[in-house]
Amino acid sequence: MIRAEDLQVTFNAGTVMETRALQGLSTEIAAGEFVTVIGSNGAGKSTLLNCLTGEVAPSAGRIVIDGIDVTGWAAPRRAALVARVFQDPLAGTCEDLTIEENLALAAARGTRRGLDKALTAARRGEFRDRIARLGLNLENRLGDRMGLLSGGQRQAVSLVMATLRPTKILLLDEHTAALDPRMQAFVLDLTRDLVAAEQLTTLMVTHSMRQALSLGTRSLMLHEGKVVLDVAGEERSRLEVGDLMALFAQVRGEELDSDSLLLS
Ligand SMILES: Nc1ncnc2c1ncn2[C@@H]1O[C@H](COP(=O)(O)OP(=O)(O)OP(=O)(O)O)[C@@H](O)[C@H]1O
Repeated sequence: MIRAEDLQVTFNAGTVMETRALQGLSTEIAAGEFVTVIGSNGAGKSTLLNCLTGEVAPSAGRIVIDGIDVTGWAAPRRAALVARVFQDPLAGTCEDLTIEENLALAAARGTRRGLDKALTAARRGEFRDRIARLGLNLENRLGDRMGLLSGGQRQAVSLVMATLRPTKILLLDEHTAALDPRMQAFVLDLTRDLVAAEQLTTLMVTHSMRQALSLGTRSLMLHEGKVVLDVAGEERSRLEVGDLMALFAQVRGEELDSDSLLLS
């Protein structure tokens, strides 16, 4: 369970650059819930994820995970609870390390174990199994540098890395945005499977209205650092991409044009 209570984040406070990224954002997400998060540029989506990982400290408000107030916990302390996959396939992995070494680092996340201890023979077998399950023929390339993989292959490996250690929360920050449609579909299917198998509480930020409605069970729309729409169940299943686009435009005080529908 995640509870965000009245989160406030202001960057460059008191200067001409002051930005109020979160302005009293509150929401509660049940354990195992898969929530998609939409909102225009600058709405505060990544800042919310950064608050959950501990990379950004809110100036006010609280974050409670499974009943524990983690607001004051630094990012390394939260690493055992929260895993994240970024938009940029390069962001969450080390391209100069091999696939296997990247997996070993992920397996050691939130522990004090070094790379050598994390790369035992048993671990190697587990890594091979997990990577083989992707069906991308990468299990015989575990010694290849991560930098040699395509963007989609890297995102698939990043998802495996994120879920290698038991974690409670999975944060996906537009993790398919940089991929071609075929790889996008592959990584989304993999996401669905992993989230269901591990029963992860998941927040997926996306700019695609289609993805926002087709994945997960609930959608949040952020605007100016607050939740302005929160739909689930019947209400959400009745929504179509056009409805969501219209709501999106309405929140931003804009007219909905057919070009934006085509791009959704
Ligand atoms: N580290 C930072 N320093 C200064 N301003 C920041 C920082 N991070 C975010 N901001 C600003 O805070 C606001 C919210 O940013 P955020 O990245 O959370 O938006 P977003 O909804 O994820 O947008 P996008 O869809 O463009 O990624 C923006 O105006 C952004 O420029």
